[in-house]
Amino acid sequence: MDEPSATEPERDREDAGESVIATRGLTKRYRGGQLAVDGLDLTVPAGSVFGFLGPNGSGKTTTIRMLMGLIEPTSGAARVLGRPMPRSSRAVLPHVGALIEGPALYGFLCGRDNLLRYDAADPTADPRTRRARVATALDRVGLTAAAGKKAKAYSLGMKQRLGLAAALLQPRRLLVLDEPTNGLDPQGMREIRSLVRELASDGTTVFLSSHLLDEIEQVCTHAAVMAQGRLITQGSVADLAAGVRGRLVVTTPDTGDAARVLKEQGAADVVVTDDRVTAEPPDRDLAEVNAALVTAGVRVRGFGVERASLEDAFVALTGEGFDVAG
Ligand SMILES: Nc1ncnc2c1ncn2[C@@H]1O[C@H](COP(=O)(O)OP(=O)(O)OP(=O)(O)O)[C@@H](O)[C@H]1O
Repeated sequence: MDEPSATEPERDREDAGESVIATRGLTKRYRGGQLAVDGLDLTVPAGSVFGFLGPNGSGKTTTIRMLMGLIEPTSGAARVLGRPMPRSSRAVLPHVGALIEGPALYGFLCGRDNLLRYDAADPTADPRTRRARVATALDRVGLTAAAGKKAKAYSLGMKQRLGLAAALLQPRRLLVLDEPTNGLDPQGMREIRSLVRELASDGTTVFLSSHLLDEIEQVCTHAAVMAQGRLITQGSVADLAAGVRGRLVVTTPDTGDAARVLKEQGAADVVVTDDRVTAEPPDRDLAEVNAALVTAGVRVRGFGVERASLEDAFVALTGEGFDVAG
């Protein structure tokens, strides 16, 4: 039976800039007893590029599978595009493009034929406009020139782009990408990231998981950080990093003296690398710290506080390094 269409109030709530994804107490315990996701309250604003960050095994894929209605939560609730999942899967999923655990492709077919097949499997897709739709999607991901090549001859990056093209055959309000750059070389990563930015600039909300902090900083407007199935923090990337003090950085040829003076001035965690001395800034006027360096004869070439990174925020929140080992 068909799902009833979205009621107007629900649509209005989402269109008025409320969340595209919202979960409350979302929890998944697998049959073996593993608590993979534990009481997750996630809010993804409309129009954001939302990074879902966490080390391997922190529960990202399990969350995405619940959001897409692929598995049932043990408890709690998830709403996608303002509607409950998995109950409203049939109404919601046509508006969502997803790339989860690598695209399913036929290696013996060329890129174009893979997309034609994919489009033909969509009962809502008009067969008369199929070729044009496929050509547009190939163009969008930069695969027009390689469209006639067998998919098994594609690089991993090209396969990911073909998967994205499949997700883009229809206009989407939300794109969900699970580790879209996993296994790619730096060039492939750059291509996928710039594609994500481009898609987001059209107003599509993008939800992407990653275990790479710098990737999230480069492409995302918002982020949530997971560890061991629990949400540690979420918010705009700028706010997450702003909540943490940056490091004091002194550039000088006299690193030994500079390190000593900084310690005397109350700076903690003093680290020397090449011609840079970095430290946690002391609780005093930094002009005094600079003056003390100069008085001690340290030739200061640069002095300032570097903006905190998401990694600093993660370490400050968890007291641990961001361990990406699986
Ligand atoms: N089908 C399953 N049955 C039992 N346990 C599972 C199942 N799938 C995942 N898990 C466990 O749940 C936890 C979270 O896994 P999940 O795959 O969601 O994490 P992840 O953050 O996506 O990590 P990765 O990036 O490695 O996929 C892990 O401890 C994992 O071993």
